[in-house]
Amino acid sequence: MIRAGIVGGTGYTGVELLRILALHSEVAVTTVTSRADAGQRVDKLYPSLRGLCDAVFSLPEIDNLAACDVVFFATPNGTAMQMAADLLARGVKVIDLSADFRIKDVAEWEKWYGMQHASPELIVEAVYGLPEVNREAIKQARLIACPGCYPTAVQLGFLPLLENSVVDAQYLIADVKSGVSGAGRKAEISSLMSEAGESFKAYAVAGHRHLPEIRQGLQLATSETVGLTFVPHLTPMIRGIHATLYARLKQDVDLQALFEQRYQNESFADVLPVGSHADTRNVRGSNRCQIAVHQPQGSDTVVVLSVIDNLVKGASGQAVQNMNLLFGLPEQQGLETVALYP
Ligand SMILES: NC(=O)C1=CN([C@@H]2O[C@H](COP(=O)(O)OP(=O)(O)OC[C@H]3O[C@@H](n4cnc5c(N)ncnc54)[C@H](OP(=O)(O)O)[C@@H]3O)[C@@H](O)[C@H]2O)C=CC1
Ligand SMILES: CC(=O)N[C@@H](CCC(=O)OP(=O)(O)O)C(=O)O
Repeated sequence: MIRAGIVGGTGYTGVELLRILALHSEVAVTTVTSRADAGQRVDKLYPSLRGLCDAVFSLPEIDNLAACDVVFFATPNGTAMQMAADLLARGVKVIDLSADFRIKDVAEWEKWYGMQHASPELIVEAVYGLPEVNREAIKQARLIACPGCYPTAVQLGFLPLLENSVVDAQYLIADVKSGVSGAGRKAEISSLMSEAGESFKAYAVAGHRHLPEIRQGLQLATSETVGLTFVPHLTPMIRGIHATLYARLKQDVDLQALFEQRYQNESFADVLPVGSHADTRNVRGSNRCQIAVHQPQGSDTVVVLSVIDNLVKGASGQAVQNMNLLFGLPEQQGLETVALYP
């Protein structure tokens, strides 16, 4: 059995990890941390886990985690970078759901995240955990940087176009909507029901911290310089990300065949039939990214619709997909759920 620890077990991605790992036959969750709830039984805070998890929250200290084979960080940005080096030195693999190790350019990371990086030497080694791109490197890694939720939906939607050089890479537009759980469980006025409910708004139009991450991933897929406009929006739903992506085609191409071919061997990237409209409720609770590709009225604009559950393929499901690869397990293990509908 793989002994897994979760730092930040009370947050949304932490409890989603607990939900997925509770039914994973090769994993025992041995340590779950919370500073606020240390000493409490996990299933007291989350009764959905009764009979499935007998852990008690402990403090996020290295000694409490050192006996694990793998530790997931489901913590705010700036936490994993303080603890990862000590865990790696003790032979523990680290899967970070935060942004601490995603961006290779340290100065760029520090600019967008507004803090000094505590372990820049580990950034070089960290593998960006998007299995549809980095599968082989993930298998050999000690430290995995799981992609952000927006970056997962946007990259999976744009990659087939850029890898095949069929669009002008300089003019990419990502118009993306997220459910409120994307902001985490912490108390925030903007996440209150009376603020986020019955309302719909764009935010961070001037620049969102996922922009450099998405740009970095897309740039690796093309020799052209990538130009990207990314506008996130908050929608009054709990889970889900819907990315509407626009690009200018450079040539005639069978877009449907291009996408189907790119993802034909992928369990978690599902290209929908011609004319489909991707819908977040068809991926709610599942690790799938569903993608639909359109060329409205035969114009030279390609429109890609890409949907994920931000807490599953956008975070904890993808983290478990990475863990499976890291430990030589079937990639789908523990992730073969069907979306909740409606
Ligand atoms: N929500 C989403 O859809 C996605 C989130 N992410 C990223 O995953 C990470 C977790 O997000 P989310 O679950 O939403 O966050 P939450 O705010 O819901 O939870 C954060 C968790 O971290 C713990 N924590 C906070 N500060 C520290 C600290 N300094 N040291 C140790 N533990 C700490 C908290 O517990 P306590 O304070 O009791 O210790 C809590 O359990 C973030 O980096 C987020 O950006 C990535 C993709 C999608
Ligand atoms: C709706 C909402 O507020 N979303 C969050 C995205 C959170 C997230 O996933 O952040 P990281 O991927 O960087 O860890 C935001 O825009 O800040």
